[in-house]
Amino acid sequence: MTDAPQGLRARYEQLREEVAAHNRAYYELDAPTVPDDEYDRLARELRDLETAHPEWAEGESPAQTVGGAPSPAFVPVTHPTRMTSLDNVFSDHELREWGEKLARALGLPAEHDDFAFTGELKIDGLSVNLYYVDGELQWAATRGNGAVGELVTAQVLTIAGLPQTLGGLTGELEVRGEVYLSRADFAAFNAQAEELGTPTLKNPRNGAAGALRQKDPEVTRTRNLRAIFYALGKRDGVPVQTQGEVLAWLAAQGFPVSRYSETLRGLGAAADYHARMTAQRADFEFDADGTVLKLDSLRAQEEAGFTSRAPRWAIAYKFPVEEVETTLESITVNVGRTGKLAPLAHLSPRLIEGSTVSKATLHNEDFVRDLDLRIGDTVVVRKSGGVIPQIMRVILDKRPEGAEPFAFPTHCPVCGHEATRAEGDANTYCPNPACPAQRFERIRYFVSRGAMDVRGIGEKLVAQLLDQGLVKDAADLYLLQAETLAGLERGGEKKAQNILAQLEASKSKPLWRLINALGISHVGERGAQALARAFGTLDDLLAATPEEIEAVPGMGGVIAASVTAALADPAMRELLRRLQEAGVSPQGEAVRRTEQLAGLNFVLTGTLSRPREEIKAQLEAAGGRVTGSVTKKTSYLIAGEEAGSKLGRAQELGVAVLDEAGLAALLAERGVTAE
Ligand SMILES: NC(=O)c1ccc[n+]([C@@H]2O[C@H](COP(=O)([O-])OP(=O)(O)OC[C@H]3O[C@@H](n4cnc5c(N)ncnc54)[C@H](O)[C@@H]3O)[C@@H](O)[C@H]2O)c1
Ligand SMILES: [Zn+2]
Repeated sequence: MTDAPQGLRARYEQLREEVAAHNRAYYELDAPTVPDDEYDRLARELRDLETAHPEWAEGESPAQTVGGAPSPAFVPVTHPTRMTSLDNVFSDHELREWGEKLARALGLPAEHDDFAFTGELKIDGLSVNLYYVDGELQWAATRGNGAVGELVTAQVLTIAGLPQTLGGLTGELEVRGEVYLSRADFAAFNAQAEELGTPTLKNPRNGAAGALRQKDPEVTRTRNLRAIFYALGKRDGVPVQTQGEVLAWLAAQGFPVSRYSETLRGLGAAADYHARMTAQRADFEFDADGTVLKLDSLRAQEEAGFTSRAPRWAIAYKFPVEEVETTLESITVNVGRTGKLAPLAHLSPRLIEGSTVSKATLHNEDFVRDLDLRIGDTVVVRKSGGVIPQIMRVILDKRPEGAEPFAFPTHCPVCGHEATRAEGDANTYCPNPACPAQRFERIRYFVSRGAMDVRGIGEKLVAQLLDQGLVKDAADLYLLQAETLAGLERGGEKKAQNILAQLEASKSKPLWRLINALGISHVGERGAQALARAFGTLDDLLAATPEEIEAVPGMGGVIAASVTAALADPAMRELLRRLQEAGVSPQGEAVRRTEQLAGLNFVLTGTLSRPREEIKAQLEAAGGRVTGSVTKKTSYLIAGEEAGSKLGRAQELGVAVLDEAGLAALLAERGVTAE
């Protein structure tokens, strides 16, 4: 059966929206809502429709982009050559089809199968670009959206053993690789986090991204990041003709490279390599989500070229998603920050993709009912990158006799208050604002790293304080006395003083931290930062109209509505009043104005639309430095019409060049407003 063209068009529009939403959730919010393989299927369907109907694709399609928007929290850097993504295949059959396309792209008969490939592992981390001029490292940046990445030089330099100087090289060089967290370091981090009651990492890739994108490189250092390098961008004067030689050259320069790479002849050998790696995948020291097969000859690579998002000469062959059978031992129901009743499955532990799985979220009442889960059931569980393990189905043949359907609680399992479920809402809530479980989660979130970041107040202490009636919300924390804290079990004078000092320091943290700490649904670090930048002070945020909130970049309908509702809630207002009374007085963005461009060196050249002095004054008022000549230290050359020698010099040194629109975008991103 084929769809009527009309239906196909509707499907296309729907896919576009879905894929865009998944991209945002994955790249910008770090909170994917579907497993990767499902995302890959949707993205592929969208791309296929676009190939068949190029006339439908208006503007930038989410199927054609690379990654997400670079975070405004970092200095943007333009990559001298674009960083791309990879297209995927999932079977030997698809690999063959890709090989045929490749042959055609090179003007060869489709059945040509005499290519040499390199087989590599597709390490599940995040890619970085290291930029060298005359053999000296200039900067390191994340991929970002492929064109512009985030400057993370200091963070990358915490990776042990990266060469900063390469002898005997002149000109430009870009070295590319994957930054990752080893499985062992990932497990160690989570074990410690559980102990301290601090947030755990979802998977190693998430952990690597979080560590590399720490503002404070000393925090990055504690995470023990590693890297494996596999590509060059610009490569002035590097004597290489094949990908195999690239890898050998990188190794000779002292860059860590993978020990799993091989040179392969023909697609059969490539498929065999993939099969061998699949069998070994549990033994790798890092997570890998597939193999990457690359045409070996660099000349042939150039000839094959790129699509808008990926090379035609390389393909990622994904490992199959692992599914295992295990037993459902019990179901518990937890109560979250918002009062949501969250059912959790406890499973007989099984190893999936290198980590032990013993729990799976069950989302809500309907999810449990639709699966018809019963204690003792044998269930199929899968885990795929970035998503918490999921129960896919029950094996009914193996159901123990007399197993009863799970009765979803009608009352809050913690406070006993009657639970509510609104019409059309899949979730059940405990509506009792005094519910100890909610209080616990709210306070824990308030002091957590991405919020007010009060070290020393872990899960155990929060539980103790609540149990003993010493606090009931975050504002009460600020009223705690040293004697009270010292008198607690595992207390002590020194610990108490340390906690009080941390609390004191948190009073004047940046506004976005307080906004995030309030735990408003859908508002994470980034949303909080956007709100802080837009309104400057807490009072201005509280006075904002729903329209003003919706107009903040990145807010959108659902998030804005959630912010408006949360801030209008009398209990929230009361909490904020008490926080202010306790001396919490966040640093507004306006106060931080002079830091917005701190550390950035600008040079102005050419004919600009405003007097140079005026632009200079604006940059300096926001903490930037403006100098007269372009050096390696220059962050940006702002080039107007008829820019001359400075532009040439900047290009020579690989200094980022912005036109006036680029400058305006940078200033907007950093919240620098015109006087
Ligand atoms: N679940 C979701 O909602 C969701 C949403 C968006 C993206 N995703 C997932 O994110 C991924 C897409 O992201 P992507 O654009 O980073 O593509 P990708 O991860 O599939 O492939 C490109 C990346 O692979 C990496 N890589 C690792 N080893 C490599 C090697 N040896 N050679 C070359 N590159 C290597 C590089 O970082 C490169 O940027 C997919 O796995 C997709 O499923 C999931
Ligand atoms: Zn309750």
